[in-house]
Parts: sequence; structure tokens; C-alpha cells
Amino acid sequence: MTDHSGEAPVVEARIRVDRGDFRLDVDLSVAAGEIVALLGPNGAGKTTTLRAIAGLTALTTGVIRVDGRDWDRPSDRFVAPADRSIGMVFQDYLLFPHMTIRDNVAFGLRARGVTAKQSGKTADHWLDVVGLSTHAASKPGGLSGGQAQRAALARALAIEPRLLLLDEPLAALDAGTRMVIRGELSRHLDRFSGATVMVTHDPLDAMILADRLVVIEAGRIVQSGAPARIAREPHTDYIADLMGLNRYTGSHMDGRVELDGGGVLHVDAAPADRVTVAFPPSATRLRPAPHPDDANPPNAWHATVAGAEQHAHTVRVTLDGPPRLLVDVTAAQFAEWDLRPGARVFCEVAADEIRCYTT
Ligand SMILES: Nc1ncnc2c1ncn2[C@@H]1O[C@H](COP(=O)(O)OP(=O)(O)OP(=O)(O)O)[C@@H](O)[C@H]1O
Repeated sequence: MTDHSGEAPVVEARIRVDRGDFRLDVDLSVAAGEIVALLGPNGAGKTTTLRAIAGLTALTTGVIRVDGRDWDRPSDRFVAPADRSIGMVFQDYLLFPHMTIRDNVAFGLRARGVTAKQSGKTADHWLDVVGLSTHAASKPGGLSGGQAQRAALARALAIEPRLLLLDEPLAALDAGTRMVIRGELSRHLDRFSGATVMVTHDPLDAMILADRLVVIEAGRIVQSGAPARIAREPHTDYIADLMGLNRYTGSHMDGRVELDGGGVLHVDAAPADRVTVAFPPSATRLRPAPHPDDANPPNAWHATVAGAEQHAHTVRVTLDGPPRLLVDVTAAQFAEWDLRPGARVFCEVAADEIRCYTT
């Protein structure tokens, strides 16, 4: 993960697209070598952002500039998709089924007027890079999901684009393949000297692959920055959900935060009167009852179990509020304390795990 904030941008875009009731309004700047992940709920505008950069959806207003050259400035200039220096990888790869893998990878070069001999040589190089040399003569139908993803990446990189656009590049893969291909993709992206914009629903893909996250909700950027920062200090409920955090807004006075939805949390320090607090489900301990020596501990209250679901190797329990709370317990604790919906428990949040910030 690299900080590219001091570098000249490859892409500078003010993307405004009107589509019926939906309005996309996103400013994006991506530096050379930088990998930006666009995250957001369904219908937020991620794919439309990518399509606008690729020239597949025209801007309503705004501008898309790459290396100082306007690619889209409505009523003034529009560079056709084929004339934009872009490599694209789609969720379903869109390989040409009737062509060999080698011809698929060479396709972009051929379309740009490179000779058959030279484009074949370049395709062989990229097939070697992604580990697909032995499949050069196969048709896409004979490839596994992971191999098809590698072929699609080789095809996108073969034209040496300034800009790589990836739309859910790992979504079609099963969990095991996804882990392997994610690692490979990460190495290829680190070597890529242009700018990368990737759409994903998966926070893990975003954390592992991207230098910077841009979260879009309802056509607007709601938070952008380093993945670690966004994972600790989410600005919206959607991001908190994605990162698996408890998040509340409230008013602070003298170390007490009165939560807007009810309940109080005590914090060590607060940066303002109006704050957001967040902490992971692992920050809360559950006990059947308060410790007898501990009459009134801070950040502790009685609550009722509302539901539970298996989450990797822990059970994530939802407690009724206020404040409503996610808590992780082991399967053994869950069984021992009989944490079925309706069970009463005593919960205690570790103060040093509560982050208190402004948005
Ligand atoms: N072909 C279309 N015609 C009209 N409106 C569209 C069209 N495609 C998308 N939209 C509108 O644009 C909005 C953004 O869609 P977009 O596909 O960019 O979202 P997204 O964030 O990529 O969602 P998803 O995660 O579901 O792919 C949608 O809410 C929809 O209202």
C-alpha cells in the first residue's frame, strides 16, 4: 500500500451523469501507480463511474482528463472508447469465445494496428507473465474461472494502458481460487505503472488491493482515504456494516457521549461536541450478570439477545438496544450461556477500543 498523494494525477475527473432520477456526482483523481477501489451498495453509481471513464457512458456535465488531455468535456470534446488508453477487466471477463486465448490477449494490439507478428509476441509475453503460456491455443470455454481471470488481465495489460479499470474482477471466483488470484492480481497491480480504478463489493479485496478507498452512496462520495482509516472510522452505517463495526452518532460532554438512538458511552477523549463512536464486536465482553464487586461499571448495561449468526470462527450476537450492539463470542460461550434470542445478558465495552471521531 503506497501513499501517492504528492504525485501528479493521471486521471482528474469531475463526473456528473444524470440517468432518470439517478444523479452521479463524483470527483476522482488517481495518480500514476495508484490503485483506487470504489466501494458502495447496489445502485450507488460505481459501475457508472467506471463506464464514464471508459467512454461507455457520456458525461452530462463535468470533465474527464487523463495526462492533461480531455477525454470527455460535454459539448466540446469526446474521445471514443477505442481511442482511450484503457485496459478493462469485467466480472465475467468478456473473452471472445471463438478466439484462442493468445488471440484474445493480442486483440487490443491488433485493433490498434500492431502487426500480427508483434502482437502475437507481446501476447506470449503477457501469457507468460500471468502463467498461462500452456493455454495459449485453448479457447476460453476450456479455462477455469481463475484462468479466465488471468487471461482477461493479460488482455487488459497487453496494450500497456495508462489506466486499468477493473469491475468486480474477483467476484466470479470461488473462495479458494479468489484468494490465490487476489494475491496474483495484487502483484501485477503493484508492477503496473499507470492508474488503476477498481469496483468491488468486497472490503477484503479493497483492503488488500487498493491504496485508497472511495466509498460511493446514492451517487456521491461519502468517504475516501486509506483503507485502514476507513476501516477504523467509518462515516456511514453502510461502511460500518461493511467493516463489521458498531457505529453510533451522539453528543459529547465531559467524557460522556449521549447516543442519538439512546444509550450512553464513556470515552477517554472527544474531538468535538458532535461525534461518531465506533468499536469492533470483539470489544464487548458478555457475562451472565455484573461482577458482584462492580456495582456500576462504565460502558456496561443489561441487554437482550436479538439474534445470532455464525461469523468465521465466532458467533456474532446482536443485542437489542439502546444501543443496539454486535458482539462476538465463541461457540462454546454461546452454548454455555444459552444465548438464544430473548436471553438476558450483561455486556461491557472496553473503553480503550472505542474510537471517537468527527466526520
Ligand atoms: N441502463 C440504465 N438506464 C437507466 N438507469 C440506469 C441504467 N443503469 C444504471 N442506472 C441507474 O444508475 C444507478 C447506478 O447504477 P450503477 O450500475 O452505476 O451502480 P453500482 O454502484 O455499480 O451498482 P451495483 O453494485 O449493483 O453494480 C442505478 O441506481 C440505476 O438507477
